[in-house]
Amino acid sequence: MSIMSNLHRITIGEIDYANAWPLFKGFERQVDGLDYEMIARVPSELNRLLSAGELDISAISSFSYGQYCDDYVLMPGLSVGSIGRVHSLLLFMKEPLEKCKPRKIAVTTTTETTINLLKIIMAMRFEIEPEYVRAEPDLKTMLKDSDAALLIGDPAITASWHSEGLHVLDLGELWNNWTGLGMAYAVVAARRSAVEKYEGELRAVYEALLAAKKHNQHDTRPLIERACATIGGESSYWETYFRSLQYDFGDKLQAGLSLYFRYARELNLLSHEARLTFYEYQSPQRVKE
Ligand SMILES: C=C(O[C@@H]1C=C(C(=O)O)C=C[C@H]1O)C(=O)O
Repeated sequence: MSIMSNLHRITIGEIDYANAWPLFKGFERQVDGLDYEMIARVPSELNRLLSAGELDISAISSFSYGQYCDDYVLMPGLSVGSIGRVHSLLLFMKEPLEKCKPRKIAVTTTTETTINLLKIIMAMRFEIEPEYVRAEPDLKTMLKDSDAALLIGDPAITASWHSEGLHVLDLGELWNNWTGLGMAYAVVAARRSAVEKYEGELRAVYEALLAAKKHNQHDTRPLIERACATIGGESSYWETYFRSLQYDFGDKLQAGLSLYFRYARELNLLSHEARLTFYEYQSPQRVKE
């Protein structure tokens, strides 16, 4: 019997920012004979599609995993995270925090993890509770009637190249200085129901993602060239960017994410406790035994 059901096209969600390229670029070269569709969107949209069952497996905001953890499993060894500076989760402030606490912060509509990370840091570390308003990711418009603006992904990077006169805080650095831990901002999660129904296909997707990541980590040059050509900036910038991001969901990232979920629960940002439950990978050989 074939391990592939061939009746269902597997739907995979890919984050439409450079930060996720090392997990997804070249995926197609790692799969053979799998019927799948790759859908690239901003994180908030992928969060919605996976929770609605319109995707089988996706990179999503780790906060969204916390919200739906009973329905999802985490794919081991896959993340977008950092231990310290992340470079693309940035709070742009008109005044430095030491001088003036922001009263109103405009937040990009694309985030779920980082807005809650910001709320946690503001409430628990700086003991302030500003008003948060959602806005399209455009720095100038966001700062028109807010004291600060939170951007993520490529728009945060390009805004950081033109941020003269603003005070910029890196959320990964703030979190690491405060907790000593790393953080996984995005995880790859599969719907439990999809793992049960399409066991062979999901295993093939997982193996291909691991292989694509390994290949991209080994040779970041094509990603750096692509970033320079499509987003702009210097190759040295992108080299540092891809080198400082953490794609392996290691212990420090898991510990950071667990603490983040605990704080999110304490502040009622999450309505329940969220645990990290991982997909149990079995190689095809072991399955046959
Ligand atoms: C590092 C990043 O991590 C991201 C932040 C996310 C969020 O805040 O919800 C979701 C996915 C990741 O793309 C980034 O966007 O720059």
